[in-house]
Amino acid sequence: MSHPQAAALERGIAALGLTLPEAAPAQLLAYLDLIARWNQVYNLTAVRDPQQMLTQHLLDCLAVVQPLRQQAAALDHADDLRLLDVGSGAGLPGVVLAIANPGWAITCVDTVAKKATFIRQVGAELGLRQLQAVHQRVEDMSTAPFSMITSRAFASLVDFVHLTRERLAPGGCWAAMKAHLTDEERQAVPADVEMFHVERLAVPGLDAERCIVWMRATV
Ligand SMILES: C[S@@+](CC[C@H](N)C(=O)[O-])C[C@H]1O[C@@H](n2cnc3c(N)ncnc32)[C@H](O)[C@@H]1O
Repeated sequence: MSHPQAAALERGIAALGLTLPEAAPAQLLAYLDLIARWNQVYNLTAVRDPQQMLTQHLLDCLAVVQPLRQQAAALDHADDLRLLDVGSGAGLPGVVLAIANPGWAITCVDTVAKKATFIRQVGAELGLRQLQAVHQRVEDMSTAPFSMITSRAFASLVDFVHLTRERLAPGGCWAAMKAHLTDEERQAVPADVEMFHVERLAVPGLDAERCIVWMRATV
């Protein structure tokens, strides 16, 4: 029997014009099921309705896949990007990016142990070999730097940049997933950080503003 969200996922992927690996739709649906199952015990996300979870989480994260691929190509890392997803929670967008781009080495970091444990479990069950989950404060990490650092619903832009600056490789960039950007938030970004693009996104089935705020260090 097919998964109850399979058709809606397929429509969403088509609406985004996304090309995904053959295994991706089944992996995304299995991920959805794992979130729902673990949510009963661990409270990973406040969104509980499966249809809402599909739109507000999976499609919302799938909407950034193509823009991130384009930027990875511009960084000359189309197929081998090292990406850090900060404050991943249940793995959003890190797990979705790992499913969409199996060649990318993706590290998800979160201060909450059960969230890192959940992401490790997802990686093991879905065979996502390039996905890692770290239970730590991002500012305490001491790993090799990353070419791209993402976040979704994590912090203000100024805090995002401040807390992760040491982890960004020279020439790399930040991608903050946001609903919208306020003037106050824009103005608080440090002078040595260039906000080089605010990319508007349309999420299938979601009547809400979404964007990626792209930034890079100028020194
Ligand atoms: C609002 S949740 C967003 C989760 C996920 N990105 C999403 O979009 O559903 C923010 C997450 O950031 C984590 N967090 C907060 N401060 C952090 C820090 N300094 N380093 C790493 N993770 C942090 C929290 O534990 C929480 O899971």
